[in-house]
Amino acid sequence: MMQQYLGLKSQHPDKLMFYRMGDFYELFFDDAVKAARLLDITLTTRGQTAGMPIKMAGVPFHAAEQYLAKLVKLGESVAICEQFGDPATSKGPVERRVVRIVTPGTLTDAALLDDKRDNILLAVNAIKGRLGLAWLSLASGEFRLMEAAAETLASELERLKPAEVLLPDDLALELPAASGYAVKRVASWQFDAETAARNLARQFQTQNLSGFGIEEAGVAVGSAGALLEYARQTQCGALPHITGLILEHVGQYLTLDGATRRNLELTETIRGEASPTLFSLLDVCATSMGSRLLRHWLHHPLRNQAKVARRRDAVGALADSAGLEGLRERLGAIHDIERIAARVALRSARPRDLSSLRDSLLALPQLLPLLPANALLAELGQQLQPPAEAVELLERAVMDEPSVVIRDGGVIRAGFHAELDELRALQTNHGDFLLALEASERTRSGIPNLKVEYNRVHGFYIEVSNSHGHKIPDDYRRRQTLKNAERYITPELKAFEDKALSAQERSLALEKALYEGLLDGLAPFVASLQLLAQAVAGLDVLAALADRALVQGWVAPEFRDETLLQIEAGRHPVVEQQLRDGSGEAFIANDLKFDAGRKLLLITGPNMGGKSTYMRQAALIALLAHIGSFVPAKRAVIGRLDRIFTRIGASDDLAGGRSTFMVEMTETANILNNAGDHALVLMDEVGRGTSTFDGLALAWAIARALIEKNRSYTLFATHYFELTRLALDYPQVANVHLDAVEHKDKIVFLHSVEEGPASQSYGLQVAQLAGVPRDTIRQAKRYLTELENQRATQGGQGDLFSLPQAVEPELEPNPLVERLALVDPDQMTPREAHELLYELSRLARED
Ligand SMILES: Nc1ncnc2c1ncn2[C@@H]1O[C@H](COP(=O)(O)OP(=O)(O)OP(=O)(O)O)[C@@H](O)[C@H]1O
Repeated sequence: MMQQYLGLKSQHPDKLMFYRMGDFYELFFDDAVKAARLLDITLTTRGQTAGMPIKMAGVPFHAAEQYLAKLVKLGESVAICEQFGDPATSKGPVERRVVRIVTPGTLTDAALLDDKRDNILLAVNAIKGRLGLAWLSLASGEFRLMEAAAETLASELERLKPAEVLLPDDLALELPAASGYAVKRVASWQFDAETAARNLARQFQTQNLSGFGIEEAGVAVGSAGALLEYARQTQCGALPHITGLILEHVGQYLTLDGATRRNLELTETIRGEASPTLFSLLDVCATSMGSRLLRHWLHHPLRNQAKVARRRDAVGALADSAGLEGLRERLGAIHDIERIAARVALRSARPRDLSSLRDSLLALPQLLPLLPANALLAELGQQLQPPAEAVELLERAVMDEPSVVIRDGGVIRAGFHAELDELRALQTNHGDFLLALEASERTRSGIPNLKVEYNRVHGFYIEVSNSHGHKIPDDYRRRQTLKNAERYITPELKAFEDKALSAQERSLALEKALYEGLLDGLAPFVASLQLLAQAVAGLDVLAALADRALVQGWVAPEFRDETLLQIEAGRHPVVEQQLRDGSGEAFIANDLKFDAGRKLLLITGPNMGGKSTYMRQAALIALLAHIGSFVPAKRAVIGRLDRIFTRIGASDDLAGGRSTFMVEMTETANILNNAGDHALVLMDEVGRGTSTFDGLALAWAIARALIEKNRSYTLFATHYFELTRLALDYPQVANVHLDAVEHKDKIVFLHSVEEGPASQSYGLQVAQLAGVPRDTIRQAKRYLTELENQRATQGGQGDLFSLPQAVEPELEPNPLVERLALVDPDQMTPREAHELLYELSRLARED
């Protein structure tokens, strides 16, 4: 057995091997040690090799999925080795084979996958500065490729969020650290473009790849070939649901770099949580297919205004239609057709997958009458026709509620196959036979309470209580002794038992064969099921966006092919929702206006005033418009836009070994090098990560570069008041500010954006609000006054470090003064005044 194990293991040295032995999957040697550590299971030993005990750890096969899920999450791959044939009858060890390999990027089991997220396997190669990317979602069959400049790798990884990345083993490529994907190296010849093209054409059953328009993308084709081969190996078989390849172009989507995706908190908060994000706000999709597509749309806003306008119009039509609620409810009855179709193709579909598929296909026609008149909806409606033959087959073949696994039977519907019906009848008609036998045996033996029964362990038997033991006929053979009774079998009953048991065995085998046949019968429909699933997902997302538009009070954006970005009364969708759920405070809506003559807005105002919120809402509104959604504003006119860049917030990249300031400057460099005049750029307090003068100097120069060279739509928030003078030098620069007012001892933020620079920064008040101790605030106030005096006398900015010693303020407040401040002499009795005098005198002595 160990020899067999070692032979199989040698073909999968880099994976953990789950080796089926009876009811367990066992792991041996180093695999056992590793699995025991990762899964927190017991490490034992079994037998010896070369005098050393063999380490072993195991998991029960019926619970294997949860352990597999844990391992793939940790980036491990597992080869699953099953036994074939019957251990009882085979000579030597029973035959075993690796039936599939589970890797983080090639999951297809419902139990291992996240419903609301595509699981992506990505292959990357780089030749002469060109990146060739190919990626596949094995659970849906979607296969895409793209070529890009080598520098974009980090942002592509952020966009695609792969679970696993394949690289040629000789490629020296720096992948960003700690990004949550497993990296696999495969032989570099597998990335050879010519071999890849041949293999891909064979997969798609085409002469060559010319129909896919990918001649130019040689590097990416190589990656696609390596990826397909790897996926095929993991499934140990064909991948019939992968029928084509789509080429993506860099220019197709609004470009968002990695930092921007993170900063805008599209699908994850900066802290890595799932909510509150734009996705968590929008995702009221009724199906998991819809949720996955929505996530995809958020990361792939389209540049093409005509295309997004089509989506927007469909959202509008749905929002105006009376049937929206009904439509969303009916969509909720549709299961994950996309993933079920893939499992049908991979022959791993379970009985409940097929009943869900049938129920979903039957529910589809009910959607059609609820679709309002609209070009895109009509197109989607056309695609919602379920393949009649597949529906008919599923209805005929699968029980209403089949059992979970085919092994247990109870899946194929009565009437589908005559022989199965007969075999089942043999098992279920026991009742009549047993009653008749019981009656005849009672008469024959004269035992009135004799019983004929069946149980799973002992089979059929005749039970006679001990008091009648002397009456049993000669042909009774003892089967089992109980306390007060004996159980017997007769030749007649034995013959019946053999027939019934073999009928059960035969019917289970037949049912399994019929199920395989059913999967064969459905295979030709996989491609049309995939198309249909895409249409359902599209419809679901549009309906969810329509719901959001209504519930949140959003408007349809207008598109113009001009240099223009105008938002009337815009809101930040996520902050608004949070205020609503939290304090109940209203969000203050604000306008934004950019055009060819007004391209950079300098935003000043107090901390906590709402600068970041205002900037982010501009980006989110632009992005929502480009996925086809309505937007949180009274009116939004969106001109030509090709990229969104953000430089927001301080974040250390400790894993990547970069300090806060280094991250800030790297992101800034990226913007200055790549932003053009149709980019939207958000710059939040650049320069604050270094010393005051360095920071100010940098901020000044960066702002000027953005005005003169990049000429992007720029929102530039700063605390360097000096920058507001840029508006005097450049007509395309405008100052706007957020304000606060001091009310009694408090500060109230107005959150409304006004033209002109801010008058005051309120930094100390905000610090006080945050709970900085009073004496520290008092000390800061004294410094501030001194600095302002210095500036007034010397001109320019004061020097914090050249303040004379004399201004060093007292560290502790004077207790005498503090006590006196609390006294109201008019309210005191002579006696209280007298007591106070004693108290003060005591305080003075203590001091
Ligand atoms: N328009 C608004 N209406 C209502 N509340 C708002 C608005 N804008 C911001 N806020 C509230 O003010 C808080 C602070 O906003 P924000 O982070 O944008 O301030 P900031 O000016 O960027 O501050 P800092 O300079 O300290 O980074 C937000 O969390 C939100 O609760």
